[in-house]
Amino acid sequence: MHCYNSSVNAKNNIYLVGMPGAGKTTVGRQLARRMQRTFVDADHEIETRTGVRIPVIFDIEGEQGFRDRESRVIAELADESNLIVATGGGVVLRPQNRAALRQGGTVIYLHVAPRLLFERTRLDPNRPLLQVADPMQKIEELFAVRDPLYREVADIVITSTGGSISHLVKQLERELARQCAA
Ligand SMILES: Nc1ncnc2c1ncn2[C@@H]1O[C@H](COP(=O)(O)OP(=O)(O)OP(=O)(O)O)[C@@H](O)[C@H]1O
Ligand SMILES: O=C(O)C1=C[C@@H](O)[C@@H](O)[C@H](O)C1
Ligand SMILES: [Mg+2]
Repeated sequence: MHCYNSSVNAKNNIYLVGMPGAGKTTVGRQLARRMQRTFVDADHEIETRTGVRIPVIFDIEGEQGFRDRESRVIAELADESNLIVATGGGVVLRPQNRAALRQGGTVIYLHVAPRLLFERTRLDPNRPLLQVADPMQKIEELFAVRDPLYREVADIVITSTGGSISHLVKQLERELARQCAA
């Protein structure tokens, strides 16, 4: 683990990982504002580079094509520093991505229970993996595979049970400060 504000170690990004709807984008953006860091949303970066929305990438190139694009972005961001990066929900599936996150800085897992994830994502059409007949079952399946991987890669695990976003952001700041004091 790298202390996120270490001046000795250049690789001091902060990564947010977690399931779709965990709050990575929302929390990451607020955290970056408070810490005066540059915020990067990996999904958004992929869309900007490709020029189309993620569901279109899935339609044309399949999940594999999307994952290749995602791995390239994650590898490049790991060479930068001082970023706060909201990752895509499936970033931990590839070992090479997990290694890039560990090497690039401090990883925070936003842990949210499947039922709450379902409530947050059910009206949003921009998550192609959840466009299925039974999205709740799909979320539970994805959670079962991914929760151990998020935990494997994380330096900090924060469980969000429905408190406010700003409360969560302050909790994260405290946890990050504790890591650096240790
Ligand atoms: N702590 C929270 N409390 C209430 N609502 C939240 C919280 N965190 C996120 N949300 C809401 O849940 C929705 C999903 O959040 P967000 O888009 O930040 O998730 P994400 O982890 O970036 O998902 P994805 O992996 O699909 O990009 C948004 O509408 C957001 O406002
Ligand atoms: O959970 C996932 O596998 C995904 C989540 C999104 O953030 C996007 O990265 C994409 O829709 C895939
Ligand atoms: Mg997001």
